[in-house]
Amino acid sequence: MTERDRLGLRGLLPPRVMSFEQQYDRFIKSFRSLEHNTRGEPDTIVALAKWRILNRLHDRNETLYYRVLIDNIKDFAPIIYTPTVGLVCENYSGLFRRPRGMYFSAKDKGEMMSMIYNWPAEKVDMIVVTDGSRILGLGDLGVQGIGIPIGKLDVYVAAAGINPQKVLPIMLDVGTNNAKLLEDKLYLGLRQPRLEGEEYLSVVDEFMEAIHARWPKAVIQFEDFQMKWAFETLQRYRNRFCMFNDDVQGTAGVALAGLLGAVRAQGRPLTDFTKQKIVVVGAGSAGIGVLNMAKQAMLRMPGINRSGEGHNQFWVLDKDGLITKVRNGLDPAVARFARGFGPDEIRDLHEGASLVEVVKKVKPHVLLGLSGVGGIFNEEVLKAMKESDSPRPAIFAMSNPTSKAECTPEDVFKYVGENAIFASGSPFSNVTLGNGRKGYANQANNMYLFPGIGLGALLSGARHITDGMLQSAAECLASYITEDEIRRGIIFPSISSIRHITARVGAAVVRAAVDEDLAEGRCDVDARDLKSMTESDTVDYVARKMWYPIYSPLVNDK
Ligand SMILES: NC(=O)c1ccc[n+]([C@@H]2O[C@H](COP(=O)([O-])OP(=O)(O)OC[C@H]3O[C@@H](n4cnc5c(N)ncnc54)[C@H](O)[C@@H]3O)[C@@H](O)[C@H]2O)c1
Ligand SMILES: O=C(O)C[C@H](O)C(=O)O
Ligand SMILES: [Mg+2]
Repeated sequence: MTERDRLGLRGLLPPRVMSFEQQYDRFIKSFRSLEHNTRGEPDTIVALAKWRILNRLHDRNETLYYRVLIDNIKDFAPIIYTPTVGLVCENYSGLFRRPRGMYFSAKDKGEMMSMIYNWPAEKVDMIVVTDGSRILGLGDLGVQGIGIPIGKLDVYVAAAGINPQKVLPIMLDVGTNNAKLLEDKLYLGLRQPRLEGEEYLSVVDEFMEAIHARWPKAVIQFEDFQMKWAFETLQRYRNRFCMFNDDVQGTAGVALAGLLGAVRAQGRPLTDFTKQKIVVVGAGSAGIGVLNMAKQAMLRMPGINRSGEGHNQFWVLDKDGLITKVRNGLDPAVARFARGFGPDEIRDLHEGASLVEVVKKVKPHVLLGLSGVGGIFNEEVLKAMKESDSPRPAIFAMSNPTSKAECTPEDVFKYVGENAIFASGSPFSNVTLGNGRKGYANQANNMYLFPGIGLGALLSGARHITDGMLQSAAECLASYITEDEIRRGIIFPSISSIRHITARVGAAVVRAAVDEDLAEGRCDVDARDLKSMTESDTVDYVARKMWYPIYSPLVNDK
């Protein structure tokens, strides 16, 4: 009542004061009744109805929204994140009721340095920005891609405990090449083709300078940029700003953790990673990011010469099949992984060989999809994986959303065998196998790393994010799983532990920054304090820094 009086609210609210717990229960009850009432309706209708009820809560009560999200992350992540976020982006212009985040368009050129001050919050710690050019596996969605930064930042709040008042989702609208959107009367973005070349880069440059001018310490995550701009912007900015590209770098760390898990599942020592035969389907920003990080990890292992000369354990396919050295016009980033025809190569594979041919001849230990093509690991491909040289063949169907997953866990356990290891980018349910055993549907999604990378970078006060920091994050995730879990086919932890995982990953990133002499510290914890912390002190420190949603008194009771 004191609060109501001081805030001039007496009479403007019904007399009964509901506690946080009562409000929480009321929301969960209405969510469950929505689930009940929509039973039998088409999946997309149900998914959007669930997204709407959560989004409305987000709009009216941030504290309650994030508590509900944290406590029920396994149930709600698929709504605010993949797969439903994909559907929301596809329908964004129709679903739009109020804006969230900031929109910088090509029309704002020359204005960004001043418009950045239109953002009402004084302080911003985490920014996720997209240009909407490659939203999940759904292609160019223009301004509608803003749903992705919003969803990623929701995960930051839930998993990394970033204060929601200090996050900023950003859309860089440089036009769209999606003809359907350009004709859509409701489309909310610029109705022009995408800027290209220098024109494009000058918009992103101006945007980065504006962010840096107002919040020099903020961490900027690039998300869902098409491949050419993902790589170009990463090279351009990574030494100048505290930024990373989640699709290239976050995904790579998660995939590496999964690949190491697959080695352990075979009962082999980690050093045997260098002998794994890995087929990667998709040579885009994510696929090439994974290949680079996996190659680096192999080169650090004993027995491999530093240059990696003569050591190529990867077979990479894109939309034109197996990539070999005879392919013309290859991007240099991809060319590194093209197969040659030397004595160490499998000779009877040819340029453009099909996936099934490659799998049959290579008999890989791992088949990893980042192609954005749903169902491409079909029955024939999976049956060929049964002949893998691994006693526990691993299939990673990492494309998002669910409709773009390369295969389902049901098909994997049916066609490859019950010993297979399965992981997907979007969540699937576990599969019941014979004798009451379970086939685990692991989720291999960069959400296991990006919150810790961002939080760790922020708390370290490093001015940029190095390969060493990213590598520590990946190693931390890889070591999170126990031998017993691995034996049962569990290679990624449950998302219910995401806050715990993030505290550890964040601490690993801080420690790596300290080791590289890059940690400058932050607020009341300076470089020397960070240096003096042990590993477990660092985990405690990171965990203590996490924001947790509770109502704080607006007026102090006398
Ligand atoms: N699980 C995760 O954490 C995670 C992270 C990042 C990206 N992804 C997913 O990965 C997918 C790809 O993302 P990206 O950024 O690399 O996209 P991209 O557009 O840069 O690359 C896609 C690649 O797939 C290839 N491809 C297309 N059709 C193919 C076919 N029929 N056979 C073989 N290859 C084919 C393309 O040639 C290209 O090399 C998306 O669906 C995205 O959602 C998942
Ligand atoms: O957004 C996700 O779920 C993962 C990844 O960043 C993607 O682009 O698919
Ligand atoms: Mg992404």
